[in-house]
Amino acid sequence: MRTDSVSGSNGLADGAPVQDGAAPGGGAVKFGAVRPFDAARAEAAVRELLLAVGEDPDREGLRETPARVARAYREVFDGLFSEPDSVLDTVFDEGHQEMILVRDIPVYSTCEHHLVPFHGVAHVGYIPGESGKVTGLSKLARVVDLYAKRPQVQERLTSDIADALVRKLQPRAAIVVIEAEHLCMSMRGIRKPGATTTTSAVRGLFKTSAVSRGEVLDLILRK
Ligand SMILES: Nc1nc2c(ncn2[C@@H]2O[C@H](COP(=O)(O)OP(=O)(O)OP(=O)(O)O)[C@@H](O)[C@H]2O)c(=O)[nH]1
Ligand SMILES: [Zn+2]
Repeated sequence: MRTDSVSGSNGLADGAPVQDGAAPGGGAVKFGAVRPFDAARAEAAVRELLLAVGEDPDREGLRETPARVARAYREVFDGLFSEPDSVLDTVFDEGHQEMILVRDIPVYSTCEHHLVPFHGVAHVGYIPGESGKVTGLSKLARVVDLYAKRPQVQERLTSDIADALVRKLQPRAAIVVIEAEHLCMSMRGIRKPGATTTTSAVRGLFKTSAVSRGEVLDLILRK
């Protein structure tokens, strides 16, 4: 894994801070879950699924499987039960006015259409707002992790992370790029292993200034 932290110059003089609470659709930010995790229900569902696919859930190898799968689902959907934005509460008044970029953050998430993984890397960058408020580098990876732990599409994951940066840091600019392989396209269906999907979400100056966007994309896509 390569996780570079890059500071660079930028044409930020004309960049207005991004507004707080700029989540698409507006409204208060909520956790993803609409009810608490129900382990017994998950176990029963997995047992039922095994029956449905023609397996014997009582055979030795499968006996513990419903409980294991329930625990695994609780883990991979943990982001439904936590407030991802709160990890960005750790901020430092550095007075830093230039770009901060963390590249190649490993991402594992779950496609909401087929409930199979998609995985790859995320690149997260921002230019602090006028206050120069920055967050810890690891917090950028943490916010990616928490938003990843939900059933979703890659586009929404990308936007959710960018909007969290905007809400919590009020940056002059923010960008999230995710490159991922979807197992629903590799192991089944169209069966194109190795095909990758790239999504981006740009906010503030990275949206309005082609020069700034070009500069950060150059850093992100540089191999
Ligand atoms: N835009 C987008 N599409 C996704 C994502 N994950 C999976 N998909 C797509 O969701 C679509 C679901 O299509 P459907 O026709 O409803 O389901 P399906 O019959 O299983 O489709 P196939 O995967 O083509 O076999 C497929 O084209 C998937 O490739 C994602 O993160 N973003
Ligand atoms: Zn899928």
